[in-house]
Amino acid sequence: MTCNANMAPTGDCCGEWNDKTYLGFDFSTQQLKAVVINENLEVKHEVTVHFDSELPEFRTHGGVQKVDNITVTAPSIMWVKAVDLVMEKLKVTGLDLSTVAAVSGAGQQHGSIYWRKGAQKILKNLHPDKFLHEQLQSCFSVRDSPIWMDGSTTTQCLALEEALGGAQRLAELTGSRAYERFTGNQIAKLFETKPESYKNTERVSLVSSFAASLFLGDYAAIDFSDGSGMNLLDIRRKDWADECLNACAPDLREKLGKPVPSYTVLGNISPYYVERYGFNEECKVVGFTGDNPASLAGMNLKEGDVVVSLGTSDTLFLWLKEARPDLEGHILCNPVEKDDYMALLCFKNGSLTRERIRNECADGSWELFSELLESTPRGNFGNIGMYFDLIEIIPTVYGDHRFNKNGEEVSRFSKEVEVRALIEGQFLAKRVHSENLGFSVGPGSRVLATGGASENSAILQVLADIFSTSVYVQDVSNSSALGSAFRAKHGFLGGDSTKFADVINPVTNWTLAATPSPDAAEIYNPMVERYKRLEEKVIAKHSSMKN
Ligand SMILES: Nc1ncnc2c1ncn2[C@@H]1O[C@H](COP(=O)(O)OP(=O)(O)O)[C@@H](O)[C@H]1O
Ligand SMILES: O=C(CO)[C@@H](O)[C@H](O)COP(=O)(O)O
Repeated sequence: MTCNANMAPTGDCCGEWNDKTYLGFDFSTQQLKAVVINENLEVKHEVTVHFDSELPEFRTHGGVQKVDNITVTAPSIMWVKAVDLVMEKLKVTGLDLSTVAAVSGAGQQHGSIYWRKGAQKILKNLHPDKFLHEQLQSCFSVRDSPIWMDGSTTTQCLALEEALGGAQRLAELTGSRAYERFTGNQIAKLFETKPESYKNTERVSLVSSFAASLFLGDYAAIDFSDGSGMNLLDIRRKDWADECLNACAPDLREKLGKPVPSYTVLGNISPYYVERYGFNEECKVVGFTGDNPASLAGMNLKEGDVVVSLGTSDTLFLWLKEARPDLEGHILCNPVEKDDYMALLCFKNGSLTRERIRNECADGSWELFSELLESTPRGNFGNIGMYFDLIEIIPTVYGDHRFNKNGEEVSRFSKEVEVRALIEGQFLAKRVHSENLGFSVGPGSRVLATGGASENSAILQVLADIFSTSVYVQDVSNSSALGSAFRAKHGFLGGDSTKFADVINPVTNWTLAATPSPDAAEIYNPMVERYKRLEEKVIAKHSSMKN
């Protein structure tokens, strides 16, 4: 009997799969992570490939190449080479890859990969005796993929909003007004500036669907959830919006392929992995999605919970039953329940900006950074800072801005004041903008923290104080790869007929990491109001510099 993804995995259909495992990937900005879980959703193996240090030939910093202040890319072939490495590392863990019943994954959102004409044929005929990167070298019509940090498409954004009758109309349709990093605007820029490369492209993938293609050995569909980060998908009809496609570039529907629900079984794993690594030929590839949607899947959320992800970017997101798009923030299709949605706010200057201040003030040590943070009082003597290494998304401002207790701009702070100003400033911004969007965090709701910086308890204390609520963390801070492994299992069990919550309900591994200090609300409520006024000052300064 052949194993069928829609069958309950009783063991009758797949006797050799008594100890099934599920493999989840996360192609995030700085690294490729893989997590393997067993049937009880316990993490059995975790491996990582760090782009800067393990693939130095690509000369990335933080996984990316900054071409200039607004143009940011990553080499497509670097991600392919990372798959070669991660597979070798998984073998070394001792994992029997024939136990993997399904694979799924996530990718940094919005980035675009351009497959050259003829690439599909190469993907379908991979030779198991060679590395992937040797075979896929020539498959890209654009060598360096524009990624989510890119802010170079303002012209295309304005044109798209105008074509659609305004920012609000575009947001109503696609879940977001036009954003520079959103893929439709990136594709429009490519078509306008490099028409030959666009013409030579037979398929455009997101990082997520590109990664899925590498496991499927064919072009993988874009899923509804990550597809909502393109300014191209009608988030209610769940199909490409022709008005948007036509405003961006010709023949785009064909180059994007048909979008699918995120839990779709795309097919069996490519024979390449069966022959080279010993996967079972019936191992399923379940649709890959964005890293934030995958994180949502990795965290057993309750109504009212807000996730704060502190990775390369900082994001806030929550589960929504209905879509009410606005001019700030994004509404994405939900990655696990087809009719639900999620709301997302993204801040570009997250961990890499924290690393810069750590290097400047704390000799590159997180320990010292945390000591400095804890050595200053809540409220930081009235000092407030805003630090934007790249043009921020909300608001679109740049540079370092420091204000003393009288609201006067100053050029420097002492080291400990600088560290607290950075962390308080980052979380004050999150509170201000999440409240603007109507996210309400209060008594009874929880903030769930994830991402690399969620390992830092001093940072989490400031988060608890500024939001006046308790902060929880999971055992695995890598919620995106974990969520991908959960999604692999959900897809394997039949995503349409099985509720995701029923699959992951056994997982309740949240630990209390910080509770708000008794005086937190008294200190931070007025500070939120001051932050708003100072942010307006910075916005005004930025616009006068542009004009
Ligand atoms: N103890 C710590 N304190 C603060 N930040 C940390 C700590 N440990 C790691 N990080 C940050 O975590 C970041 C990586 O987070 P991660 O969620 O893995 O990123 P991504 O998924 O975007 O690649 C690093 O850039 C680093 O700055
Ligand atoms: O642009 C966004 C979300 O809209 C970013 O959150 C990217 O998805 C990158 O994620 P990380 O690598 O920071 O997790």
